[in-house]
Amino acid sequence: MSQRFKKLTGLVAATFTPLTAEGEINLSVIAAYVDYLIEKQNVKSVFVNGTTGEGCSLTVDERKQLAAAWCQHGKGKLEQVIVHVGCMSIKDSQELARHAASIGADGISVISPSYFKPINADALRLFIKEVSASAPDLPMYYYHLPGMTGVALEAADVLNGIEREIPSFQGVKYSGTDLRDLGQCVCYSQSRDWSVLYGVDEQLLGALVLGVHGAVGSTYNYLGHIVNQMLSAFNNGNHTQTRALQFGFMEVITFARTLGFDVSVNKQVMSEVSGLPMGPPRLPLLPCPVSKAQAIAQKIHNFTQGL
Ligand SMILES: CC(=O)N[C@H](C=O)[C@@H](O)[C@H](O)[C@H](O)CO
Ligand SMILES: CC(=O)C(=O)O
Repeated sequence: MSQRFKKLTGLVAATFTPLTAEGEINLSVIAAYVDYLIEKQNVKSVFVNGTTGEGCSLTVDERKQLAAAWCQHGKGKLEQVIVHVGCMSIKDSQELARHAASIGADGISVISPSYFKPINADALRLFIKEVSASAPDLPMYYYHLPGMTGVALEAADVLNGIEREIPSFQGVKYSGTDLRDLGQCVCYSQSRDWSVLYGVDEQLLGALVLGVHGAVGSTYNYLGHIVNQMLSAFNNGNHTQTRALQFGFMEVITFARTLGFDVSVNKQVMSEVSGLPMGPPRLPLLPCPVSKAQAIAQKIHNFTQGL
């Protein structure tokens, strides 16, 4: 049992990256963003520079500046700042891992490289190990997102025996839909006291039943307060209320998907709902028409007001 690290639980917002109209990172928004998550969403941990944050479209230097801003403004307010350090080049990932340690981040996470893909779980474990070695005192979470990376390895295979190679390994952010593989990850993590965090927001309930310890997702930026209610209902054994909240949430996402819900649309929805200026996405993502985001924001409003 590892007591060395603070366990990562509850809702974790996968943050958007605010950009100016000219497409430069806009650090001036981060302080208000921290307060918004805490005060309006009751969300106390963040996952920075991941998919939602367009991490792979940012330069290493931009990623460092964003991670530092989140740590600086989150200090004494946020429970945990997890920095995603996944890159195509292991050297860049190692540099970001070292940087995360130097700024006082609470943990790091890596996604599998996806251009040259690891041929098996051993290769991916080796990659994660070499990144972890650059920040051995930070908890490392494997970020499993086969839908984006095209790396079809089972997460449970990646986890198997990883503690023998990576002493700082602490769990997985599971953003796939395979509940059997997810269940195997939860089962394996139990005796090791790791955290399994689920990353497909619209089906979180299925993962909760399997025993995940929390969730990382984009929608917790603006629907965290509702999903926190769902977690409470779940923990109180109120299945009827838990399902009603999950169904309502699913309806919002289903509607958003009919309009083409991607990171670009999602980012504009965040601007509409929170009032914080997230700005445009970065190419190759295209800006989302405001009317589309407003329609989704209206749907969210109807859902939350109807509760
Ligand atoms: C691929 C992707 O970005 N997944 C996000 C995090 O893992 C989720 O939070 C989704 O945005 C969310 O579940 C909506 O589909
Ligand atoms: C959603 C998520 O977890 C990410 O953006 O990385």
